[in-house]
Amino acid sequence: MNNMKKIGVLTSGGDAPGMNAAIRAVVRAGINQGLEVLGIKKGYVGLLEGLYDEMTARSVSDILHRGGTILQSARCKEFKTQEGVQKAVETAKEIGLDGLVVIGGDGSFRGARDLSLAGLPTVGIPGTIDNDIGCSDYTIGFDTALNTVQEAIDKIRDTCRSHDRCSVVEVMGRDAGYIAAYVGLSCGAEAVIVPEKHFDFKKDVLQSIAEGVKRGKEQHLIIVAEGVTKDNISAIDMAKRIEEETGVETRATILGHIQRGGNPSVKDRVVASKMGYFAVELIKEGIGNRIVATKGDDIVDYDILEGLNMSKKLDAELLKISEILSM
Ligand SMILES: Nc1ncnc2c1ncn2[C@@H]1O[C@H](COP(=O)(O)OP(=O)(O)OP(=O)(O)O)[C@@H](O)[C@H]1O
Ligand SMILES: O=P(O)(O)OC[C@H]1O[C@](O)(CO)[C@@H](O)[C@@H]1O
Ligand SMILES: [Mg+2]
Repeated sequence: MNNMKKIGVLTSGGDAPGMNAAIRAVVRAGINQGLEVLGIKKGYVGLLEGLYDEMTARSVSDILHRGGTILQSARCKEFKTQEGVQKAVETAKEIGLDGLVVIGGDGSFRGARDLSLAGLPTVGIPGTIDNDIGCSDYTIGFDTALNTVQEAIDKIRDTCRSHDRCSVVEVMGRDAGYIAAYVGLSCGAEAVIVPEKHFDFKKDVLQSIAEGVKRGKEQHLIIVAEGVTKDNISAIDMAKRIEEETGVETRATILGHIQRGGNPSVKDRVVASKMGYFAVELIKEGIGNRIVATKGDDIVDYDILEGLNMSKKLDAELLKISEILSM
């Protein structure tokens, strides 16, 4: 018989808009099922150190629309060790947790799998602006980040146009080009450089700009995903090379953490609320070691290991259409 009485919820890894909506959903759906819910603070750090708040329906009032995470988040090295996981399971026992919901990215899910294997049933909810969870079409925070990036690039375009310049804009995505590919199309970029696709700087950027100039193009936008710049040429060096080799005055902008903040979009609030509710449906039955995910518009779930081994492809059409339309 399932004796689930008390569950915890935590946010881990980089924060993402919509995490608060997911926390609210877990807390209220849990209370609705007669469960006690603890809000574990600062991700796995809080689980190691026993930092938590007892949550009530009121402790998640007025957070649905706010960015960041009221529980705070962390990247916790100690938890990655076997001793760390053991210590976390012991703390969970001490504070009486029967199950846990972890809202975070792939790293956080590896931790969730370790906890499940060590005896604490744990369910993961994908929350990351990178949209880089292979088993889920969508991750909480992606849509809001896209809108933030788009708004910033629209502003960069205004000044670009006034000065007949080229802009190189670096967007987030540790190893993934989803943000770059989507805003590349929505902002009319001339070149979109992502880690998933080989690029030839000379042909795809320099030559494209030079040919554009010949066709009368006066402003240029190059979008590059962070995942490319860390192993290759930086956005700043790209800008220098473009200016030197094409003669077009060029500036680089690294958008940085502005992309992680802000009020979540409708999509992020709705997906987060559905996923939080769904996670409680699993954990209340004592079902752990699962990742909640989206498949099209449906909410589904996978075994964590199976989910982590799944992969999804960046839609190559996005890049192709961007290139054709940027003439
Ligand atoms: N292989 C692993 N095994 C156990 N725990 C892990 C592992 N990888 C990461 N973690 C734990 O999860 C935390 C968050 O992981 P990570 O920093 O990779 O972020 P994430 O969850 O992938 O989110 P994002 O990439 O969006 O920032 C780590 O600080 C660590 O405590
Ligand atoms: O805020 P931090 O720890 O520097 O992490 C930045 C990383 O986190 C992400 O924003 C994902 O959460 C990545 O896009 C980026 O590479
Ligand atoms: Mg990650």
